[in-house]
Amino acid sequence: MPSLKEDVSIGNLGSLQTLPDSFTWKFTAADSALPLSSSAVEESIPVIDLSDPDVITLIGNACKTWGAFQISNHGIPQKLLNDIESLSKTLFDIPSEKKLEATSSDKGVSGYGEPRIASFFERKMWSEGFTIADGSYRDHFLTLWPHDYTKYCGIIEEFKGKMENLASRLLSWILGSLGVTVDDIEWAQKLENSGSKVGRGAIRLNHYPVCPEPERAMGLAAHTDSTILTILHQSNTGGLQVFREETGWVTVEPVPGALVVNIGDLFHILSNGKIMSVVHRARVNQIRSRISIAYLWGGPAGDVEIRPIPKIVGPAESALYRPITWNEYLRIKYEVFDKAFDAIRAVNPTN
Ligand SMILES: C=C1C[C@]23C[C@@]1(O)CC[C@H]2[C@@]12CCC[C@@](C)(C(=O)O1)[C@H]2[C@@H]3C(=O)O
Ligand SMILES: O=C(O)CCC(=O)C(=O)O
Ligand SMILES: [Fe+2]
Repeated sequence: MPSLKEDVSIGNLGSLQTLPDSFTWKFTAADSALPLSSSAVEESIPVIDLSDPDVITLIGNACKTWGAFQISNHGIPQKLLNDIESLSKTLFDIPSEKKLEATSSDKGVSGYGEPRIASFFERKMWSEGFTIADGSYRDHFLTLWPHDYTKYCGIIEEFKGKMENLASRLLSWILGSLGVTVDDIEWAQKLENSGSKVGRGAIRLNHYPVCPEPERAMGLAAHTDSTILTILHQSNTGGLQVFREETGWVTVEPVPGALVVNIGDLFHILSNGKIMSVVHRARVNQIRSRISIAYLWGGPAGDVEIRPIPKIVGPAESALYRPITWNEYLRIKYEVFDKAFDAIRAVNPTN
């Protein structure tokens, strides 16, 4: 009998009653970790109130221990989070054939489709998404919503502006915890002086439909983000897990109104390895579909090079990585994936 698996489209996973072969993952005991919403919540990333006078210390500890934390009192209006979540729901509710008309022409550029990391895994992930990496998302929105196009583009632009601002504030605090300031990074000063208008960020709308066999499926496979940092809004359904050597996989339970912050690869480079980028993934469930919205902040636009901050490297250490632009880093990451740090290690380390 011919296998049905090739006919499965990511656009209508939620309607499937069985898990197709191509979507089944093998989990080892260590891999499957702590089940969702059980003991996994006993130890998890901290929730940090950004108005806390000790914010720098709290953020610094969270970065060193987990590479991730949740934030409250972040200043992003709840209405904007609700609006972008309902925009995402509306988008993923569109019939599959129509969504496919908005497919990204090239991996990593704006449009509908699988996550960019998909090509590094043999098995398919139980999710669909829409990436907003440049202005071409507007053409796709026009295809999807000829009438509500302006309204939806407005939500995206407002979200982008506010998130970029928050990302900049977080950068200052994390740098503060490492004993440096934005004045120690030339491009970061420019970002601050310009009210953060020269930065570069992508948005990924993720949808994880209900799954007939969640224990054998993977929503989004383990990865680190290539970014400086990522700010994530998750709907009230959990699924995000972060990995910590000492603990294994740990679930990040949604806290109403809070956002999740993940340290990305470029921060690892900036900190000369003092802070790790956090390995994370998304699991799925049988009862409720889940939406998450990631703001992936790549720092400076253009050909600005990211390098280990000299003041962090100090006289006694060597810079572990060579200078690199975000575009170049993305190119390397999507050639060698989890070997990207090895590929950019400084040949003759200097300080
Ligand atoms: C700017 C980017 C970061 C990203 C790759 C991309 O070119 C656009 C999509 C981003 C995203 C979102 C989901 C998870 C992720 C690992 C992926 O597959 O696509 C990230 C990428 C990344 O951080 O490398
Ligand atoms: O859906 C999630 O919780 C994780 C999403 C994510 O890791 C990403 O978009 O980079
Ligand atoms: Fe991620």
